[in-house]
Amino acid sequence: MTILTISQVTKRFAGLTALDGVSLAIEAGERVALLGHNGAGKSTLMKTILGLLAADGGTISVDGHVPGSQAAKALTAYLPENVAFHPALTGREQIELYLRLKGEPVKKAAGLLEQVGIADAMNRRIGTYSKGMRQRIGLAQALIGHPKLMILDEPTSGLDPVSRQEFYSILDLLAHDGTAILHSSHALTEVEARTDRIAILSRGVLVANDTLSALRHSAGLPIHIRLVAQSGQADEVARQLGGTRINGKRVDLACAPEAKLGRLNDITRLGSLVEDVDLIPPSLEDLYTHYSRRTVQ
Ligand SMILES: Nc1ncnc2c1ncn2[C@@H]1O[C@H](COP(=O)(O)OP(=O)(O)OP(=O)(O)O)[C@@H](O)[C@H]1O
Repeated sequence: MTILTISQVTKRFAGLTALDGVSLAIEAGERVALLGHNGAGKSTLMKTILGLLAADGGTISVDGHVPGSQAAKALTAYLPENVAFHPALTGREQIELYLRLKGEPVKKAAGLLEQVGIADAMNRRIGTYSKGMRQRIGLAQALIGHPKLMILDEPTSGLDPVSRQEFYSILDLLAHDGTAILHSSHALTEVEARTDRIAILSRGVLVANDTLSALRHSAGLPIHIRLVAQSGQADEVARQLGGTRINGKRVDLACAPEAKLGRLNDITRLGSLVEDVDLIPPSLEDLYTHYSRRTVQ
């Protein structure tokens, strides 16, 4: 079931086209990462989905509702990049406040704080929290009312690696329960493993929107092959395969995706001259660079 449908959305700011005919749909339970350089239009797209900005063209539907409508707001949760809370309130008081605002029972606060791993500190003032702890309060706030759509603007920036993993685990559970998730990020490596689909904005244009493997396939970027040669044989291996000797043992090759099996065959024919082989597909960073360059502007 499609939760979010964005069709041909355009947004202009005084002569600057921040979004240029962007179309994107997200299904229930799908985790989509929104990538793009600074100023690519990620926050603008998110604010338009939330109804905080009005689009100049195109349409957006949040489970059949117009962005900013009461119905759309009730279905949508948002975690902005910089969450500001009242420093004098405890974590528990802050979440109780949000629960009251959303018309939910305040007794849910402890469970939510437990869910985001901050139960131990819930009776401490937010002013004493670290950035990661504040971010968890932000996530607890976003979890109120089982949203069908969750929008997160760079949710893991400033979090340590363990907190990031925990953060993504909570998102995984949400997605498992059917929430559609759109989150922006500059942290390509972590996004690679924790999302179902990658959308790349470049100067307001959506230049890619697919699974990582489909993006790899259509980009056709070279695969790197890293060989470990038998002692003293690196030059011979490099000569026979036309690769580059990196040091006394290592030889590197690159090949087009469709030539991969043929190259593996060539390597196997060298028998014991080769001790080990690793295939390295293009990383999300390589793909990001490739697709970001394909801007039409
Ligand atoms: N209220 C505004 N008035 C004028 N220009 C704006 C406004 N909001 C955003 N812009 C411009 O629109 C473009 C897109 O900005 P946006 O904040 O959406 O980028 P972003 O992809 O979220 O960037 P970042 O990664 O730095 O957060 C930028 O050129 C920005 O300067």
